[in-house]
Amino acid sequence: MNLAFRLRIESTMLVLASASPRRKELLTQAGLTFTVEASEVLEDLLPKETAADYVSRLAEEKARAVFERRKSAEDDGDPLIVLGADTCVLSEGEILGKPRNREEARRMLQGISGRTHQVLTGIAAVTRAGATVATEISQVTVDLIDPDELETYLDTGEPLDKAGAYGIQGYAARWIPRIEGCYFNVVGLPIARTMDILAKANAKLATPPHDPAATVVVP
Ligand SMILES: Cc1cn([C@H]2C[C@H](O)[C@@H](COP(=O)(O)OP(=O)(O)OP(=O)(O)O)O2)c(=O)[nH]c1=O
Repeated sequence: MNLAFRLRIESTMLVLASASPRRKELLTQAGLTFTVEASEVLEDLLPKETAADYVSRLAEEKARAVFERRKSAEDDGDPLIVLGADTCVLSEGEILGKPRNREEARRMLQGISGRTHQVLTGIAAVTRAGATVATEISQVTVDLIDPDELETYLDTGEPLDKAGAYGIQGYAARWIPRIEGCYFNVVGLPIARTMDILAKANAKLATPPHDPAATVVVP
């Protein structure tokens, strides 16, 4: 990230539209200063929606919800960028979000045990110039999970607030010998890709398109 970009981002008001402690921690560790404002969006899957479209749509909805609430603040001259993200697991063709209860968490973990699945995180940066979105995909290989260890893991409560009912950054790391792609993407925020999206969103602020509602998908 070049100095000019960093200075421009720091002169921009950055808001993280998330209640995820992991996302806040990752963005802080990346050296960005920002405020946090969670937003609730319906996480229902649309008919025939792919996992990639699902997470990028939800990321944009989260960011847009906070942007609409905050955009009056932009009148203070600080250009506002709101960052949203959404993570899901795609295992054997099934999209897994956060489990609703222990039973669903157990079923999810049994489903990923001994298999390789994908973790997808959609990221969206919304400004007055529109939305810049992207989806990052990582491949995660899981060893066979011993049933007793699975119950011990469920007892920790860790599975309940995580897509696919596991956190690679915690107890479940013992079952994950290999991932291909970005580790931070699995945790919930692909930092390098996020910096790229923020740079593109910030650049668009200088030359906004004609349609502020426009969404630009970054390949
Ligand atoms: C796969 C995986 C997911 N997760 C977490 C990241 C996300 O917080 C969560 C996926 O749920 P999300 O709905 O993406 O995010 P969230 O509800 O936690 O927060 P918000 O919507 O307010 O941004 O799963 C891990 O922490 N570790 C992992 O290994």
